[in-house]
Amino acid sequence: MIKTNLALLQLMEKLSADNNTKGAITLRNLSVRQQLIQQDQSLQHVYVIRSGVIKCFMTEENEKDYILDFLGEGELLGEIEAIRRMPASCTVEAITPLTVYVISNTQFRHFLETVPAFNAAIMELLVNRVMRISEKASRQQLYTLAEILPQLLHTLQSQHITFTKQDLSEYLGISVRSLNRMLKDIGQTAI
Ligand SMILES: Nc1ncnc2c1ncn2[C@@H]1O[C@@H]2COP(=O)(O)O[C@H]2[C@H]1O
Repeated sequence: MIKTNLALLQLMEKLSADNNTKGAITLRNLSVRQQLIQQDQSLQHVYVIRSGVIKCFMTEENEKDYILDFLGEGELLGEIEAIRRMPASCTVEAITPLTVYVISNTQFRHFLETVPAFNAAIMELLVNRVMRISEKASRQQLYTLAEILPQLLHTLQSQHITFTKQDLSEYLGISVRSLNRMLKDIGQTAI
């Protein structure tokens, strides 16, 4: 359930240790529930998660939040502005203590143009992200929530991270009340 990208993580470790590139990369720490990016904000930096987990969510006009994904080590954040020059598509919030590598948009574009391994890692990450979004959409169309929920709970148990019922219901696009009812139906009241 939590997506990671160890290839990009290793590359960032290498770039931040290399004398030629380390000056262009800084680190930032965030605490639980602190927001790294706010939806519609204009961003000057791109981030790669060094450690910790975030949730990214969209707030719709009816003020409901929909969680797009949970992302961990090596995942890229904030690239939309750097690549498409558009404001942030969603909000990114830490759900565990978080450390991110910080790169300016200009430097991010420079790495894309001059470091082939960086370019390849970003391309692969973005392709994987499209596939993951498609898989989630297809799962939600083809299976009932009653079928999806036990699988999700099983995955959660192996993550060693506490997800709130609010997070889980926003990931599934249902109310906490509906989630509680479904948990009761499958004989599970806590997560
Ligand atoms: N569906 C998604 N899956 C994973 N990450 C996403 C998704 N949508 C947005 N993001 C990330 O959240 C970030 C919010 O700021 P940006 O739109 O600049 O860039 C976005 C991506 O890095």
